[in-house]
Amino acid sequence: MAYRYLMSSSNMGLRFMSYPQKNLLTVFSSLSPVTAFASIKTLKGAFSCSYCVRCQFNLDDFSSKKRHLERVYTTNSNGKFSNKQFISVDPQLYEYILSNVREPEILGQLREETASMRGSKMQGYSSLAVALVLPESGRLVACERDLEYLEVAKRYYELAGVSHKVDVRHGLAAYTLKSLIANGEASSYDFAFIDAEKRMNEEYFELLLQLVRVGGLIVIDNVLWYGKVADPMVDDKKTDSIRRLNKKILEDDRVGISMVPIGDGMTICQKR
Ligand SMILES: C[S@@+](CC[C@H](N)C(=O)[O-])C[C@H]1O[C@@H](n2cnc3c(N)ncnc32)[C@H](O)[C@@H]1O
Repeated sequence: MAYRYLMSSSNMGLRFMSYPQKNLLTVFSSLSPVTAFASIKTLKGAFSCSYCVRCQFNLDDFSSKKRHLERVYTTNSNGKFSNKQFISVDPQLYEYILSNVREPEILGQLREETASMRGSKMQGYSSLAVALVLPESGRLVACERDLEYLEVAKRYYELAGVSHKVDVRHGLAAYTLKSLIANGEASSYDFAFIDAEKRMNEEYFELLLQLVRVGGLIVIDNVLWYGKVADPMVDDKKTDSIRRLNKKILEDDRVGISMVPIGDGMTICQKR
């Protein structure tokens, strides 16, 4: 059985192909826990945590700190909320995680090299993780618009000996996905991962629904968007577009869904 992956953004996107050939379409990555914690280096102050940086609270301000701590360490003031807690990943916990996961050496190398790069939380990590576990007959389509990131990703595909499995597409992911459809590849992918321009997610989702076979998966990253989706004070365009897509998918009978509250939130959709 052959697997074919398609990735948008060298980072991580999977392209699926139908039987007997299977593809993964990667439309941007970040599946790995390591990616989710990659910005820790940039944290500041006693109340530092990835949550603070992401929700952009002013940590010098007392009420912001209080609000931050309430979010990070949770509360059970609300009966419905019970005793659920968020885990704040500090450097100590991050090191612990690293020493307790089976991270292939090449992925660790990539993570360390890219930690200091511009936008280091976008490491090209997930596409490599997928390519590494793809069978020889599998194919991954990786979509990426940024040449600098793409060059790093390509170098690592070579180093890892997986470049023959990866079909790299430089350009806007929506354009690539449309060209795949035009090329007669609808319903031929097994898995797709979306982690690129958030405001385009709805369009990616619709295009990927065409490309993925029945039973195939579409995974969407950042569906909780640092918690902003639930904050009525936040009404920027990105957050609104993520809220809209979450709602649309909730009501969409074409897919079975599971919203998984790990990292920044991920929704797994299975095409019916
Ligand atoms: C959040 S990062 C992905 C990180 C990746 N999952 C990883 O594990 O390293 C988003 C990536 O999508 C790329 N991107 C953003 N908008 C895009 C678009 N419209 N088309 C293609 N790639 C895009 C960015 O250049 C960036 O490399």
